[in-house]
Amino acid sequence: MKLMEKAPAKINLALDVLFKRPDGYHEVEMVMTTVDLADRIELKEAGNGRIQIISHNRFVPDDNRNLAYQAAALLKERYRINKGVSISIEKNIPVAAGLAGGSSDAAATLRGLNRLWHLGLSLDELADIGAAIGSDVSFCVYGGTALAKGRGEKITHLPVPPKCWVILAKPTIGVSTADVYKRLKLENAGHPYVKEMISAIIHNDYHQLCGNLGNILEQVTLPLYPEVANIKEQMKTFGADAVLMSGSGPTVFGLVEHDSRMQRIYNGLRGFCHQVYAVRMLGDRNSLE
Ligand SMILES: C[C@@](CO)(OP(=O)(O)O)[C@H](O)COP(=O)(O)OP(=O)(O)OC[C@H]1O[C@@H](n2ccc(N)nc2=O)[C@H](O)[C@@H]1O
Ligand SMILES: Nc1ncnc2c1ncn2[C@@H]1O[C@H](COP(=O)(O)OP(=O)(O)O)[C@@H](O)[C@H]1O
Repeated sequence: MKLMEKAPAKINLALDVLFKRPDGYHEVEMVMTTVDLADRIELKEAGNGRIQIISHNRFVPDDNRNLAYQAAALLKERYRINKGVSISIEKNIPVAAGLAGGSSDAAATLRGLNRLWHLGLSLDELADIGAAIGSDVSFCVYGGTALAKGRGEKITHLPVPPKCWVILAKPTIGVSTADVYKRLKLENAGHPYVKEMISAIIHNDYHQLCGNLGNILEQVTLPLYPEVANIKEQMKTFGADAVLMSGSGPTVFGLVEHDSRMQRIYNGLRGFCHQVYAVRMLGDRNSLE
């Protein structure tokens, strides 16, 4: 028996950090949404009781460092499953990019194994389990659009954002999330307008959404990696309505409404940047099927 799960990337439309917590994590307020750039996870029953990861991407670990492996191990242990599983990851999301590729693979593995092993768990239960793997995994279990609080695991669902194109451009560097949080200085930091972003989504107001894109982690990553600021500038020059770095970076995304402008920005950026994608926000939670 085998089955497939889609594991879409996320972008952060707004990302604020409120304070550093005693446990070392940061208390955040983020508006996140899934986009239609996705890994494909194939789960196949294996008789030997082991978890095997198959990935043909040299940046993706094929042992217990893989977040999909950790998801399977957690379910096996918690629900005393002695069956094995082979997890094939078709990697389409750039790695260490601020797009939550690994977290989404883990979330897809949780959803898929829930079906394969007939565990009967709800998405809320899977999201709870996912929080033990990583801060972004709970959001990725649901997909769609949400406000994420706590260290990222407290999810409030939001409506579908206004329809537009999202152009993603990833410079050839990889960024460590832990390093970016460690370097963040909250004194004198400019904070994004998370409430206004939520209001823009609720009122389906594209211009309000563009006016309120904001990510406090840009204050760390942009000075460290000038190529990120450079791509932001290029996107603006080519005509994006609004531009932001996703998560801890280095991927930059630009928003536009019209196909012709999307095409112009996409073609323009391809000259500077190897990994460029024009995608749609998936927006609603049922788009994972
Ligand atoms: C910045 C964000 C924005 O969505 O995404 P990415 O850039 O990784 O995609 C997330 O907050 C990243 O979530 P995730 O990548 O799951 O983080 P985790 O594995 O839980 O943590 C990695 C490290 O980041 C730091 N960390 C993470 C989340 C948080 N709220 N506070 C933190 O300080 C901790 O040092 C932790 O050891
Ligand atoms: N399934 C996976 N896909 C990608 N990276 C993974 C995976 N599992 C573990 N990793 C590790 O997690 C790190 C961060 O990867 P990723 O989730 O792609 O980025 P980000 O946290 O920036 O969104 C990678 O450098 C890689 O070593």
